[in-house]
Amino acid sequence: MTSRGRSINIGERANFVNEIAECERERSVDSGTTTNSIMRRIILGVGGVTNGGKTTLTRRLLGALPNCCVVHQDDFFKPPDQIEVGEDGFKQWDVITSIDMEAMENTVTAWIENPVKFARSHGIAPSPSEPDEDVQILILEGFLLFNHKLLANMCSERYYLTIPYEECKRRRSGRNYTVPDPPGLFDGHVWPMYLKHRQEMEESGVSVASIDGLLSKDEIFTRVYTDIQNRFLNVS
Ligand SMILES: Nc1ncnc2c1ncn2[C@@H]1O[C@H](COP(=O)(O)OP(=O)(O)O)[C@@H](O)[C@H]1O
Ligand SMILES: NC(=O)c1ccc[n+]([C@@H]2O[C@H](COP(=O)(O)O)[C@@H](O)[C@H]2O)c1
Repeated sequence: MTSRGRSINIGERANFVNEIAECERERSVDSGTTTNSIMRRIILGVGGVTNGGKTTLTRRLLGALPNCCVVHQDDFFKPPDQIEVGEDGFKQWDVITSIDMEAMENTVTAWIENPVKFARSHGIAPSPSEPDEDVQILILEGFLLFNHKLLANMCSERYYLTIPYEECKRRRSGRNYTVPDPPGLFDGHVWPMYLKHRQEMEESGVSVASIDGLLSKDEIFTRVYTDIQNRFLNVS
């Protein structure tokens, strides 16, 4: 999954999408082509609490949006022997240092530089020709997405799923991760870290579109899909 792109200045990446879009717009104006020939790149973030429904929503969007790829933050967890053990005795999975964020950034950079090649190398066929054929969409999905300034800034919209403690604990107890949760992990580590990161995100000033994860899967999908359609796809 991880691919290391040609190196570009990390501090410039957040503006990179807009700059490319701008260059392509200018180029198409120069050559007198219509806006339909512009390849627009749109990055959308799906973040929020563990078991809030991020993967479920992302899968639905992936099947519905044109030319859509996804990068899952979970795919970049470091191996268990590199995860720090806290004073509480738990492996500290729910902190951003447990994830290889550099590798994730490089994967996103590879998509930005060439979405079509990225899609092809991940086995995704281009959508059939439609008015939106030159739109390329990347969904970033993860529980600590909006605590990472660079990735958060890259997103044109940040959807943030939340569910209350009881529902989260219930859903989590039925989940099988590659490393099973030891007894007490949810109350001792997972939930306190969620609250901490959520507070940090709010204090950082990053704006998110909050979504009630207790709504039905269909309702959540319809709301987000309609928002994306209206704001990013139905534009001339
Ligand atoms: N809107 C929803 N209502 C009820 N259950 C849901 C909803 N969305 C997801 N789930 C369930 O919650 C669990 C975790 O969902 P998932 O999408 O994997 O969450 P995340 O990726 O945020 O950890 C799964 O069993 C899934 O079927
Ligand atoms: N995918 C893995 O390798 C792995 C290992 C241990 C814990 N986890 C858990 O994954 C959670 C984040 O993923 P979700 O948002 O999909 O639940 C974290 O709360 C973390 O405790 C994942």
